Amino acid sequence: MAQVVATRSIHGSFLSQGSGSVQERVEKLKPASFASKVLTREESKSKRVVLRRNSQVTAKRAARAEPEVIPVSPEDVPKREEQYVQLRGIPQAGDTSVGMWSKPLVRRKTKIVCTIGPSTNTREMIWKLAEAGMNVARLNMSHGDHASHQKVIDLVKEYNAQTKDNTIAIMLDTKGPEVRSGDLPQPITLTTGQEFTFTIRRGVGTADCVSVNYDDFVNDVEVGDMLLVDGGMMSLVVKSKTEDSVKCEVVDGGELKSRRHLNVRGKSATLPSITEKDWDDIKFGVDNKVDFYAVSFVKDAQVVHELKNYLKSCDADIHVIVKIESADSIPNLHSIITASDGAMVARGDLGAELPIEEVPLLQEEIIRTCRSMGKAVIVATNMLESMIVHPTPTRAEVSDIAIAVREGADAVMLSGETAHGKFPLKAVKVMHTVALRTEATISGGQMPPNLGQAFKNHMSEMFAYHATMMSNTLGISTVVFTRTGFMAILLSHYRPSGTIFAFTNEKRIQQRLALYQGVCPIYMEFSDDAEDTFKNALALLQKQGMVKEGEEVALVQSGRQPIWRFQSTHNIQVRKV
Ligand SMILES: Nc1ncnc2c1ncn2[C@@H]1O[C@H](COP(=O)(O)OP(=O)(O)OP(=O)(O)O)[C@@H](O)[C@H]1O
Ligand SMILES: CC(=O)C(=O)O
Repeated sequence: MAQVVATRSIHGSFLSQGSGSVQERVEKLKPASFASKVLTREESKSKRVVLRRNSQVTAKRAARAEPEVIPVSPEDVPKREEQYVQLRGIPQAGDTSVGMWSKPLVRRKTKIVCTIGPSTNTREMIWKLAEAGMNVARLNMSHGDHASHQKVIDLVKEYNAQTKDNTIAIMLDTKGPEVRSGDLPQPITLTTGQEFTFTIRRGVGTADCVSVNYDDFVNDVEVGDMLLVDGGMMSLVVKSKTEDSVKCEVVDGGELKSRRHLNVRGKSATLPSITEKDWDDIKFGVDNKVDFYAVSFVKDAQVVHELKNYLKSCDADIHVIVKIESADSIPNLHSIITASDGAMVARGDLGAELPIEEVPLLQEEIIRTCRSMGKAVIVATNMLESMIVHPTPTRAEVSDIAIAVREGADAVMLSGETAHGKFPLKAVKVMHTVALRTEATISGGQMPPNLGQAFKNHMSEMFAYHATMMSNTLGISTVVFTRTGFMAILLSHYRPSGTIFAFTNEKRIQQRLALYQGVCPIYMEFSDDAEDTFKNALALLQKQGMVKEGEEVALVQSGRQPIWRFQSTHNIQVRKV
């Protein structure tokens, strides 16, 4: 039997997602001294009236809507944040007396993945990244060794163990069949029109010839092919081949450093997606119980099945995110994503193997495909590239983050910005602020049209759909109890406008849920009695200031593994705290 238990009549108002006119927002963000600096006395007088009027409007709006946003200007962030916190009574970051809710990650729905590298692989930086809003720590196995990655894993685990609210997931990104140039004693300058040779002979590194790490390179490329170095920073056209070398002419020159990425425009290397090194790294991930694999250069679903079978044989519960970055993956997009737990739009290599103008279109398509199939999706690479060296982002980068958020990505990723950049913490803060600001403008319930329809015979899908409808209509949050994460993930895919508070008694599931849009994962021991557990959960939310007394929440009991219910009985309740 399926039932919807509604214990109140519907009179709640819709949550207002807007945040005032552009003029109102401009006025709100202006420094207080603005008028006196630029206006005459008379102008200033009349302007004050306008400002007062505007501030009344703003105050009314603030009471209704919750656009919890601070302006993006990294220098200003601490001061603005302080003012904002005072105004709205929000607990300050780093204030341990208020537990989990001190971190910005609760209010932001889109999650942030940070690549850990030389700039951030210390205890202090991992703690600071977490406090700034990191949800997932990414380890790039193309760099470093097991000892250095082990140190990072241990630090993240130490952070997570510190309080039950600390939840940073770990993602191990495989190197995959990358083709890279060899070591050079020092960088060499390539000039347009110059001849340059790549050879499969080992250990060559001169001014006009360098080794490549892939023996079939000579067979894979053809005369006329375009070779891209570092995703297109330099390019060369193939002029001729010998048994062991490829002779090229430089089209776009630059500085060639050691171990640079090589791509052939329009072609993927004929290497297996999971190499010997990758299997070794995957085993390292199993031993360390990482939460996700990001699998590089996946070309077909077969490789995902192979990895999943291996994980099953090791009894390892690790989710598989496929990186869409090779030309060969595009015709198989649907089957690859079906086989996986999610996808990453790996725009670096994708934009090298395919014409760069295809990247935004593919990004949109991959996000749409993932969302219609209920899979997680991450947008990666170059999101705040300029912040590797500069303290503020370009406007284009800010727009890029906003687009990924609007398109409905579960997460956005930082690579070099946090791995080896000069401003890793500012980069996370900018990403956080831009995501939060953008989310405030998205109206709830923008779900892919076929989601829910495709599964309409599945009771859990139906309940996720209707719980979302109910919580959006009432403008309330959703509370779900999950042992496997299944129901929380389902709810996330419907993108309700309120937060999904996902209570789980499994630390591992709490960490996995860190990747999913809109989910606030909370660890809690479940009691045998459902009512006791519900009461404890709501009391905890209230104690932490996430819900107020008298506020309502939609409490969902559905999913694959029933807790405190019969298999045949599903519930949505609306409860007053
Ligand atoms: N574990 C690490 N150890 C050392 N350096 C790292 C590590 N992880 C990342 N980096 C550095 O940060 C840069 C950006 O990280 P990212 O994950 O984007 O690497 P990538 O995609 O392999 O890029 P590249 O092609 O430049 O190597 C890397 O090029 C590398 O210089
Ligand atoms: C993330 C990554 O591997 C890429 O963008 O190519």
